[in-house]
Amino acid sequence: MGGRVNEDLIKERRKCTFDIKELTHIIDCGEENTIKRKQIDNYILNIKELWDDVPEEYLSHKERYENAIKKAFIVLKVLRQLHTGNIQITDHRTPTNVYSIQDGIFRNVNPLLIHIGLFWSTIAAQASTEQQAEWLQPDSSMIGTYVQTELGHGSFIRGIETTATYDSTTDEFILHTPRLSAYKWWPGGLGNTANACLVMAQLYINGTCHGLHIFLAQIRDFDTHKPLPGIKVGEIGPKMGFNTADNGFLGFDNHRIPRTNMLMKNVQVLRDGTYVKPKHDKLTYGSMLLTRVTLISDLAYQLSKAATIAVRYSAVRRQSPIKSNEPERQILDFVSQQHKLFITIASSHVYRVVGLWMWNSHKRVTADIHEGNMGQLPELHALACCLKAISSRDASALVEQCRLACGGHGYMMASNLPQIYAYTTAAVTYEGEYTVLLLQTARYLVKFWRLAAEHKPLPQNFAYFEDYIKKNFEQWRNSPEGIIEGFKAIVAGKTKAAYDTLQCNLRNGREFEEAWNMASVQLTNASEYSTISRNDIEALQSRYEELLALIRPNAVGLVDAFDIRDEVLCSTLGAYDGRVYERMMEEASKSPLNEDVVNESFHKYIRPVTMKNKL
Ligand SMILES: CCCCCCCCCC/C=C\CCCC(=O)SCCNC(=O)CCNC(=O)[C@H](O)C(C)(C)COP(=O)(O)OP(=O)(O)OC[C@H]1O[C@@H](n2cnc3c(N)ncnc32)[C@H](O)[C@@H]1OP(=O)(O)O
Ligand SMILES: Cc1cc2nc3c(=O)[nH]c(=O)nc-3n(C[C@H](O)[C@H](O)[C@H](O)COP(=O)(O)OP(=O)(O)OC[C@H]3O[C@@H](n4cnc5c(N)ncnc54)[C@H](O)[C@@H]3O)c2cc1C
Repeated sequence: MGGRVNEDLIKERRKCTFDIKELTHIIDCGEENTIKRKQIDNYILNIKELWDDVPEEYLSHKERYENAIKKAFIVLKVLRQLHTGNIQITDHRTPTNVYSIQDGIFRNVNPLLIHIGLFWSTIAAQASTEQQAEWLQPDSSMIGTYVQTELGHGSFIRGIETTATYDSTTDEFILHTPRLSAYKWWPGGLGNTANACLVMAQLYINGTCHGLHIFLAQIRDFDTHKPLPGIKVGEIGPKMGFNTADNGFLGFDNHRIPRTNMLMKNVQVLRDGTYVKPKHDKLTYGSMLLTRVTLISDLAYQLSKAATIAVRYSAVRRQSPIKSNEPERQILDFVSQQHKLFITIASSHVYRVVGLWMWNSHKRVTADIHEGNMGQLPELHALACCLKAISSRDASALVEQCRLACGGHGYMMASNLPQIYAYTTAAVTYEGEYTVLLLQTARYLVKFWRLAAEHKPLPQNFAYFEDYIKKNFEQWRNSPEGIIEGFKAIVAGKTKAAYDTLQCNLRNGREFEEAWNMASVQLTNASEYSTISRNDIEALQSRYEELLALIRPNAVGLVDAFDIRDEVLCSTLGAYDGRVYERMMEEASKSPLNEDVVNESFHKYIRPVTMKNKL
């Protein structure tokens, strides 16, 4: 759409007091990354076949999938070309890599998301060198997915019922779905797209269960794409979002795979059935750990999209004067509106920085694990659980806040805010449900509180538990250091309260698991523990309002610095030029209900009633 940039946005950009490009480079972790990102953006966004004539909301469930799969294979080809050209596209130093460009192309989810994001990365991390040499071929026929969750079990994966039984006579595993609740249910791309998958199943050798292991299974013929004998596979139906992801179900009827299809980097089953244990029980859960880490950056990016849309719209939208004799004001001038939006910008930066830090920590801990040192794994797991849970919950709440901040127009699909919300809120559940993950972190904290309570030595990271017990916390100070101290006090107080409840339940004769369940609200909820006083809260509130006023002239600059192209934002409300009403009218004209001046239903259903009444 051509035309002038909205006058209010022009003024906002003139008001900005910092160098927008400099912030973009910081977000991208360096100017060279910005340049590389823009090259990839240009390359992909110039592929004409990736653009829709009809907005995807008007397509049927089947058409949506077919449209998405067409694009997915164009993108896959490009990814392979870029890889061949040695362009590193999976570098998570920045969330704004090729994956985020896909948000614009699909306006939904790439059906190959799990193939690219989880299938290959799990093979790379958990298959032996020989297996990797065989499976990780650039021209592989395999289109895979990650198949873990079942109809009956998602959170409690030890309860998974699919079995893999070793048959030493044929040197094979037999994959089997013993009952309805054991059907695999949810994996992305499983419904129609994948011809292979990584399956999480209980390993049985000579009648002994060795717990969960991962197996590579072909499920469809590479040539005809028909399900192999003994495989029942299909799609699970429409969802709140993720509708182009063809999430699927899968059942095995004594399906045989070679022994060498178990992922054997960390654990092995030998030809004679000997089981060689892994160095750490939970290395099999490694893909979940990695995805939780990458999700933090992805959620930061979703927040930056929502903030860009809502801030630009709020600069363009004028409604009601503040003083009665004044013209109507930009809604961005209302302090309550600033409160809704600026917190979203800030949260995006927070999770971007934390996501990057976690990504680097993951790299470091993985390198240690390769050397046989598992020492840092529990802390990384506890942090990943907590941060994935909190970032997804915050992101979905803030995206929804941005949608509401756009009033009625935010309710339009063409604003793209409903789609961003549907995408973001799914992350609260998948890859470890919110409460379940918080309880994993609580388990870690309680362990160290027990040491503190028993006056045993604590690692440096937990020294503040001891400070709390000795009442060494300083009075609240309104400064970054003071805020960190305040958070330490909250964590220590909260952990102590939960621990005390746990102990009390145990003293009353409860078994540990039951006592844990009874304390679980305290284990997950924030508590009132703080060194902060009522006066401090008032001081903080007025400081906060001062800061909102300080940010106000830079609000549009701050979201421009996210540097998200219109083709990725896909929003009538958030485009760079701010021509909101023109875009809304243009989008409305695409509605199939506007194709005929009089819809045929009038003659069929309306006229017979209305005209009959007239007679
Ligand atoms: C290249 C990248 C591209 C980017 C791609 C991004 C893609 C993002 C979009 C993807 C979209 C959708 C993907 C969705 C995929 C899925 O959802 S896959 C399915 C995910 N499922 C889950 O997450 C299940 C959650 N449940 C669990 O993880 C476990 O059941 C749970 C950890 C809750 C419990 O496990 P148990 O075996 O029962 O363990 P416990 O007895 O509770 O004790 C656990 C001890 O083990 C430690 N632990 C647990 N997990 C880990 C781990 N992952 N790593 C290390 N350690 C672990 C735990 O701390 C306990 O230790 P302790 O005994 O206290 O010392
Ligand atoms: C969009 C989407 C994509 C997905 N993609 C995949 C995929 O590619 N591959 C795959 O294998 N799976 C996938 N999943 C499945 C996903 O990983 C699971 O849905 C998720 O792990 C949650 O498990 P659940 O559905 O069993 O929830 P449940 O565990 O049944 O949760 C229901 C409620 O019970 C509570 N609860 C459960 N256990 C406890 C406990 N111990 N203590 C306290 N409360 C508890 C939860 O907090 C929640 O409130 C996907 C899911 C979605 C929504």
